[in-house]
Amino acid sequence: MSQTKEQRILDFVLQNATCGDPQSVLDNIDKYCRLKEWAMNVGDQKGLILDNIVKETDPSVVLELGTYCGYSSVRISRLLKPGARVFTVEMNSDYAAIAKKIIEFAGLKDKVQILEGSTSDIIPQLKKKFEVNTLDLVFVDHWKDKYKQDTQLLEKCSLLKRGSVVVADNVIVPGAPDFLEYVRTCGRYDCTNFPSFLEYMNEKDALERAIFRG
Ligand SMILES: O=C(NCCO)c1cc(-c2ccc(F)cc2)cc(O)c1O
Ligand SMILES: [Mg+2]
Repeated sequence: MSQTKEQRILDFVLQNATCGDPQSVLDNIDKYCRLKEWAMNVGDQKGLILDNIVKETDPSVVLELGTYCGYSSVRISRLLKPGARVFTVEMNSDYAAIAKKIIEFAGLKDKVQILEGSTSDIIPQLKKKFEVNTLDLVFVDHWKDKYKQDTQLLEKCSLLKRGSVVVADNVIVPGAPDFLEYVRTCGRYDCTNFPSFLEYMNEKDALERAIFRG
């Protein structure tokens, strides 16, 4: 059966990265996707901005919406203190299977829990089924037309507390205009835009950080 791009990314990591070394996993995914096949990882440039936000936040409980191949799960979880956890939600089971292997190869399986399914179904289950109280950091990187509704769902489910940090990828390309308008005007977030570039390209993109006011 012909391979998918995501399987080729996994194979490149397994053959070239160092088992148990998250940075080498990130570096090899970036190398492959810059030189061979573009893929929708947050990438190294926006990734450095995300690193700084994670380091400043020092989160104990992280939710990621949109796992893809696990690049940002590895990126985030490699910076977490012992006992801190990442819950990452992926709708596409093929992507989830690749991500599981990449996260395990990086040595981070004990920090990351992949939840397969729709964010609309999973977010309301986080408190009771996954014993989450509130979220310290949310990385939003799934379908761009779900950013706003899922942010509002997080509020409705009382998963955000004062100081919870919501970071959204791709607010320029592909863009999430309704999300941006919402977090910047609803009065419940302190927003900061971090200009950067679309992964592996020269096109402008940005991250948006929206800190919940409570
Ligand atoms: O759809 C995306 N993510 C959710 C996947 O379930 C996504 C898309 C793109 C992108 C695609 C096509 C293009 F032409 C430009 C950008 C980039 C990203 O970083 C992304 O996260
Ligand atoms: Mg993205």
